[in-house]
Amino acid sequence: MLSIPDLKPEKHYNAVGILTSGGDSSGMNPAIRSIVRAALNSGVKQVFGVRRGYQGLVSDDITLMSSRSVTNIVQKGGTVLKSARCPEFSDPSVRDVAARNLSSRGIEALVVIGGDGSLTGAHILCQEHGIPVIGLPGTIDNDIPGTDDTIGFDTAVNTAVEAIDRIRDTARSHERLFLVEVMGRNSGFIATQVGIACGAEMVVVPEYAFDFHDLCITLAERHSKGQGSSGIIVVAEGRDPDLTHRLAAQLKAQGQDPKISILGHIQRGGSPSGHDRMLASCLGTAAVEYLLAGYSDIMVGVHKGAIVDVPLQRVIEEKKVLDRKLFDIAALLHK
Ligand SMILES: Nc1ncnc2c1ncn2[C@@H]1O[C@H](COP(=O)(O)OP(=O)(O)O)[C@@H](O)[C@H]1O
Ligand SMILES: O=P(O)(O)OC[C@H]1O[C@](O)(COP(=O)(O)O)[C@@H](O)[C@@H]1O
Ligand SMILES: [Mg+2]
Repeated sequence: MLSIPDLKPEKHYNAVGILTSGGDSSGMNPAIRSIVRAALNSGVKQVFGVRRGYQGLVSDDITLMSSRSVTNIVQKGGTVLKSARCPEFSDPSVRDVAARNLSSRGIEALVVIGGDGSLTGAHILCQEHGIPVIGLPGTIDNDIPGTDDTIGFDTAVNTAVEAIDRIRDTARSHERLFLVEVMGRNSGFIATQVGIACGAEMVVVPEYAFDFHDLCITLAERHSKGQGSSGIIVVAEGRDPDLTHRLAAQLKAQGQDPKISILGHIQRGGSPSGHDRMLASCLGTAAVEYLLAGYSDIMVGVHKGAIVDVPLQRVIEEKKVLDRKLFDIAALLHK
């Protein structure tokens, strides 16, 4: 269970906006629902939904929301507000347009649900235009500094685990080796957690070097001992789009016959897990409470079971480290 801080309302807002931005993640909908309802039940007169992230802020695609407009979404994947990547938002003149659109509707503060890029945009908007912002970590990657968990990570991990369990069945029947690619462009949090949960023979992540030669020897030894009835190597996609295929080619050159399975966007969809619904609902409620307590330019995250506030500046400057010990467990447990 999460512990929620006791915050006293110090400020009044007439109108608040919400947007979801960057790669979507399961749990964004329960986050939207909780922000809308917590705000309306705490005296905020109007809550506006901005469609397609910063794109909607710039094109003025903004609609009024109500308690009823978020009914029956707590269990739905994706985001009812839609999401997008809006590279133009890095341009100050484009952000001026966004700030004008907010002001023309009387929107006094913004809650942004998204990944590291989205939170960077929120921080810059706040600094440049003095608009109070609160960020929520919404990404399957769990790569956001200052929070142990992100909305959507648990669902993505569960989806990948279920898929790999199925792959393991056929891998065992045919005594095959599989390379399974999971998402994570810059980070191996999904790969590590999935690797441990599936008993993968190996996990490849962008953060730590791995010894390919060592892998080939291990596989050959296992095979000669009759232990190699199946093998799963979990590969985080990383920045190199060909990594998994190159690994397969190298394994082939060593006499292995690996199959490739790229899980891709199935990890981004689906009904949010109970864990993600709870996380999103608590973080969304806390975001409103922090806003009304006078906070701004922060992300609301989780640390050691407690809801915490983290300056967006810190979120942007730091890099979240994948615990080496956790990564090593994956290798330890299949020996
Ligand atoms: N340096 C930046 N300045 C302003 N806006 C940014 C910046 N970086 C990202 N954004 C905005 O956030 C959006 C989402 O960022 P991205 O990194 O693609 O996804 P995520 O937020 O999921 O990490 C970008 O398309 C852009 O609109
Ligand atoms: O769907 P897209 O735009 O191809 O993006 C794929 C990327 O988005 C993610 O699913 C989520 O990343 P972000 O939360 O940073 O957007 C990454 O794991 C993946 O590399
Ligand atoms: Mg990101």
